[in-house]
Amino acid sequence: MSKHAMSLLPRWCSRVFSVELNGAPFYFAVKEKHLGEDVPRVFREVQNRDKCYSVLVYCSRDRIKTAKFYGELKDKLLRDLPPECRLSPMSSFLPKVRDSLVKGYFLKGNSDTSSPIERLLSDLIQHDPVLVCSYSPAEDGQQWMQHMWSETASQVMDVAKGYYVVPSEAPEYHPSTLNIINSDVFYSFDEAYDVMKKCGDIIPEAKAVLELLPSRVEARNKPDFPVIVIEGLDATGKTTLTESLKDTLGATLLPSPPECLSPWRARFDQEPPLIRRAFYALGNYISADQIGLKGTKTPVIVDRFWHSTAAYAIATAVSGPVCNLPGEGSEVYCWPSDLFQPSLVVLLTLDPEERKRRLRNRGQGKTDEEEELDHNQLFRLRVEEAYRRISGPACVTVDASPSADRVLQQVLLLIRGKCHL
Ligand SMILES: Nc1ncnc2c1ncn2[C@@H]1O[C@H](COP(=O)(O)OP(=O)(O)OP(=O)(O)O)[C@@H](O)[C@H]1O
Ligand SMILES: Nc1ccn([C@@H]2O[C@H](COP(=O)(O)O)[C@@H](O)[C@H]2O)c(=O)n1
Repeated sequence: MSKHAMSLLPRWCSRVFSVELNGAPFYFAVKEKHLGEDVPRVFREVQNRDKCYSVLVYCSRDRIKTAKFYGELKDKLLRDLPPECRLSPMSSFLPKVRDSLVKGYFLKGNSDTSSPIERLLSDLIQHDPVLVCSYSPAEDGQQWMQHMWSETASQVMDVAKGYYVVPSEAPEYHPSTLNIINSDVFYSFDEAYDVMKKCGDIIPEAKAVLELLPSRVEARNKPDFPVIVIEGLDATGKTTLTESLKDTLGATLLPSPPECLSPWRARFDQEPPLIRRAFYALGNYISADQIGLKGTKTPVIVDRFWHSTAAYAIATAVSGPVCNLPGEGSEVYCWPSDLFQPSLVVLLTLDPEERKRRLRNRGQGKTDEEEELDHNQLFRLRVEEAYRRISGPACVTVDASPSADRVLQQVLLLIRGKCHL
């Protein structure tokens, strides 16, 4: 039996498995004995000739390697599996146990495609840190069973007699929330720095990023002038407003991520969330350093800051409706204790149709995430809700649908009220 499987098996029957079909998760568990439970929904619709498999990526101590491998595995499966084979995201976790999530894929093929699928999976299990299971009807022809594969076998080999699959309750929050802290969102400079440092061997650009980081984490000066952050989805009017605020207040305008990171941004945007989010998190500490410098001379306006880093990361890690997000007040929405806190954070909100109209009029190319915001209503709602739930400081929402000048006046009122400018 695989050494990875060995270490998971003692708690295998406490684990919940989640398969995401068309964006909706279906949960099941495994049991040694069957007590008349229903067949889980994922297997209820499986036809007689269909064959199902799961590949879970075992989390090694090297988080960077695991994160990179998970992304590469999807590319490999999509490239090498027969086109008829359906691939869905899958995960397994221990309910309410932080960092217990392991991610992978659920494969559905049929008897014609089973040989190439099984060849590929046999090869994977021998060379990569994966745990492979296949699923087949039990002897009674009604229940379904899960069989864990052996690492050494060139053919499918069951572990003991297999496990029955049974329905499991949906967890309170999306299982990805178990692993958000310090994997998708970093709550200290050191945690993000650690990821970037470990990337140095495999991503040469990581070394260049490390060289740009401030030597001291705390902003070098405490700004004498107010620092105002403007947040919002793309095309809500942040650039337009921040430029006007700069002129009206005689302020310094700082973009985020900071300009010095621009040469590396596209490179890190291709990386898996662990690395990509560490890059943006570190950008905020560079911005904080610049805020400390400029804020002794003028007010400072910042175009995006920590709210953007955390809200997009949380909304991407979790799928489905807003109720899947970690609950309001959860520690995932807390501000990092070592990051500078601005005087005011304004969140611009806009009706989705008007936002699309502005995007069309602007006519620039869109990033993958902007495409996602456009097409995926639920993703947009999750980002907006995550923005609202972040605290320390919380953001003040401003409706960005009036004219640019009216939005400016509204925000100036807020600034004068809060920052005595
Ligand atoms: N209040 C407004 N009324 C109408 N149009 C606006 C308003 N504010 C901005 N716009 C227009 O909407 C488009 C998007 O605005 P802008 O570039 O300022 O948004 P943004 O939030 O900075 O976008 P991104 O995050 O993608 O850079 C631009 O064409 C801009 O001229
Ligand atoms: N402080 C920041 C700023 C930005 N991001 C990420 O960048 C994307 C949006 O930026 P645009 O330049 O396209 O407006 C989005 O993925 C944010 O997550 C960030 O993480 N932190």
